[in-house]
Amino acid sequence: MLENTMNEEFASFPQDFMKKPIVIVGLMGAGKTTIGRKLACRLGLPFVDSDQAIEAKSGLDIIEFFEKYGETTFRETESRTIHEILNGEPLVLATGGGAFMNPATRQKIKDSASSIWLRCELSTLLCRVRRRTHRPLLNGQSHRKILKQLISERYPIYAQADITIQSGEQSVKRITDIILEKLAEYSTIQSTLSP
Ligand SMILES: Nc1ncnc2c1ncn2[C@@H]1O[C@H](COP(=O)(O)OP(=O)(O)O)[C@@H](O)[C@H]1O
Ligand SMILES: O=C(O)C1=C[C@@H](OP(=O)(O)O)[C@@H](O)[C@H](O)C1
Ligand SMILES: [Mg+2]
Repeated sequence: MLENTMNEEFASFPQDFMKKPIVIVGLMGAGKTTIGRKLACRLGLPFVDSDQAIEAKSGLDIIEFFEKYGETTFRETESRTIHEILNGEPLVLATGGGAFMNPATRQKIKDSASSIWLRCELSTLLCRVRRRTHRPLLNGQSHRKILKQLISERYPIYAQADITIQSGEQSVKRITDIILEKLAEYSTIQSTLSP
């Protein structure tokens, strides 16, 4: 389940925020999987994507999983999988877009990890979800309509993450740099609050 990672500059001077998991939340197409993998690589930490973990465990891709078991079972499996992944070991976890909406999953993330919301405008999301991959919620309907609805339902909840990063047209490297700066800032504030 854990992907191999490569140590780059951060491994040589570990920071406080590397002592616990870093979890990325946000809507489909925000870049959670792409940025999460890059962030893990920069930090020399393992990377896990909850959708890929579910696929590996079930032997089904996400579309097949939804077709065979339905969304309710997917959500239960997603929550269980994330609880297993967040076992205290430092790593970077990219969640599926619906994971943080589950109250038990959200609580687990809040209690055991630093959470990052990759916030994206609708226009950017629309460009990024064009390819049919693992997103059955987008099947056969207007992507704009569905994403607009999900934005209104989910953004107030994603806002409960510890850190919000506005992710627009910047490169993956630039967004990763911004996350690293914000994480360092956040962990300094946390250590000042609870010495
Ligand atoms: N900063 C970025 N700039 C350009 N394309 C991006 C960026 N971040 C992600 N992408 C692309 O957007 C698509 C969706 O990214 P992905 O990481 O799968 O999002 P998520 O996991 O949030 O659904 C992918 O094709 C990815 O290559
Ligand atoms: O938003 C959602 O409910 C979902 C997002 C998908 O992951 P990404 O956010 O990585 O696209 C995947 O978990 C599944 O299709 C459901
Ligand atoms: Mg993803």
